[in-house]
Amino acid sequence: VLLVGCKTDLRQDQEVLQRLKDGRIEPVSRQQVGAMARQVRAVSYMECSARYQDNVGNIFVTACNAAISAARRRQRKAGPRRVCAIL
Ligand SMILES: Nc1nc2c(ncn2[C@@H]2O[C@H](COP(=O)(O)OP(=O)(O)OP(=O)(O)O)[C@@H](O)[C@H]2O)c(=O)[nH]1
Repeated sequence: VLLVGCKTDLRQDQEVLQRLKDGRIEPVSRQQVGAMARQVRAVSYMECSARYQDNVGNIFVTACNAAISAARRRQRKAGPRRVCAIL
């Protein structure tokens, strides 16, 4: 699992921040994110803003690397593959 926080541009959006404040809500904190990441056993937590194309590419690269590493670990656990040898 790769935990991704979206719409990070809204952290700086005064209108949104005011609306949250009015509702006595705060943006998700690093601490909350850390707890959630541990709970879902995420390999990492990353944030992005699709609107501003901020960090989106990195997230795809990290997700692909994590998937490849997991597949390799599974393969190693399963042991060497039995294949036919053509003599
Ligand atoms: N501020 C901000 N708004 C975003 C961002 N990404 C998406 N939105 C807005 O969020 C709304 C939903 O965006 P979508 O791309 O339709 O989200 P989705 O969940 O993929 O929706 P579906 O395609 O219907 O599954 C739209 O109003 C977007 O403009 C972002 O990074 N920042």
